[in-house]
Amino acid sequence: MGKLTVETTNHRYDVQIGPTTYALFSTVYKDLLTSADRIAIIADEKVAEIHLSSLEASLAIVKNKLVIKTIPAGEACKSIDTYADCQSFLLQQGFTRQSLIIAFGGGACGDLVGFVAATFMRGIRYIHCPTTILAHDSAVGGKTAINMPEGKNMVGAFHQPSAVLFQTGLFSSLPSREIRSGLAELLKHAFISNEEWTMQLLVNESFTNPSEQWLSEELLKGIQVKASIVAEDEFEQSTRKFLNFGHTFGHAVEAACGFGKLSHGESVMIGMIYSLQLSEIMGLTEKTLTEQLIQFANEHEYPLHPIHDFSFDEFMSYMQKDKKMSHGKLNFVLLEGIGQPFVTEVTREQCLRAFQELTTRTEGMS
Ligand SMILES: NC(=O)c1ccc[n+]([C@@H]2O[C@H](COP(=O)([O-])OP(=O)(O)OC[C@H]3O[C@@H](n4cnc5c(N)ncnc54)[C@H](O)[C@@H]3O)[C@@H](O)[C@H]2O)c1
Ligand SMILES: O=C(O)C(=O)C[C@@H](O)[C@H](O)[C@H](O)COP(=O)(O)O
Ligand SMILES: [Zn+2]
Repeated sequence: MGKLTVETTNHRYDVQIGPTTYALFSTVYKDLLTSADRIAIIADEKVAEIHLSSLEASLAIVKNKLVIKTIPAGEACKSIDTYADCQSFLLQQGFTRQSLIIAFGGGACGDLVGFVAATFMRGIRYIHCPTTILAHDSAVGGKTAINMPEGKNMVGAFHQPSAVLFQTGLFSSLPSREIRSGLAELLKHAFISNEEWTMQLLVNESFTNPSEQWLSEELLKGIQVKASIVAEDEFEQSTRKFLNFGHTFGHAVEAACGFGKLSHGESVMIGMIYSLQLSEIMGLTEKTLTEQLIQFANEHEYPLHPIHDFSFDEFMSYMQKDKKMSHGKLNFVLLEGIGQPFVTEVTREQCLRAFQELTTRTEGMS
């Protein structure tokens, strides 16, 4: 069992990861649960179908004040409709400022539930019980959001959870596509922090078929990177922007394809390749590094066709709505080398050149 503490100016909570973490509800987290007047599990409907009974069983001590609400599976839940539906549910169930919510699902469910908790009666406590690999990123750090037709995560808030509990056995039902998607964010944490670790991941066979043990160890490393950045810059005024490596183009790809069509991690993989291409154009990183990530993505069946499915102008129209835009200028997280991220303005011409080079280099890749 692994544990890591996240500490910001006003918040401190633990991220627990292991095969039996839900047992901690009746010990370590007993006071948190019993101090709440009502508790809601808001669960991704697909996850609820497979795993709700194990979570409910571990909450037996608060059975009399527990209610369950299921929401659409995956990215579809990050909508204003599901947000409003959850708020109405909590109000109708008599929830108060002393109530507690448990988010049960992947990053999409976590982002939606976090935003519900951040805004219900101006903010109540919530716990993440994440069920995907990718959630080692999403469940830590307190970014919450829903999507708008205009773009990804456009409405949200910073609201830290009270606890994060990964029960690793739940990963066993994840489709391989979701495992791959989650590992893209792990690779992002490596790229922005540590060259040796990045190179290990790029050659590691575990990437294709990871064991529960390997995942726990690697996710803890990713969480460590995320937790230390969040501790330093909770509200993304400086270094937290590095966590957006691969996300400017990635979010544009995700939005252009239609939310939920391409997964977040798959989009971030394309976005990281694009950022390396930009770094290469600026003479910061070697051509071989971009090439290595393209080959890696292709071999591990990350889809690259979206690069060819839309025009540069279509991607550009989404990137121009990115939250990192500053005074009309596009900002990207690029690398001066692995482990050396920085934020910089990038011109339309540089973006276009990177796009053109990338379309050539990924020609024929699916
Ligand atoms: N807040 C943040 O800091 C942050 C960080 C990274 C990503 N995100 C957000 O996270 C979201 C992506 O999260 P995700 O990759 O976890 O995807 P997801 O939540 O959309 O889940 C992916 C799919 O897997 C299913 N699923 C989840 N757990 C399962 C399990 N154990 N077994 C079987 N099926 C399961 C879901 O029903 C869904 O169909 C995006 O919306 C992204 O923007 C947020
Ligand atoms: O925690 C952060 O900060 C991140 O940027 C993590 C990202 O992986 C995540 O996808 C995040 O939701 C993107 O944030 P956004 O502010 O660009 O919407
Ligand atoms: Zn992300």
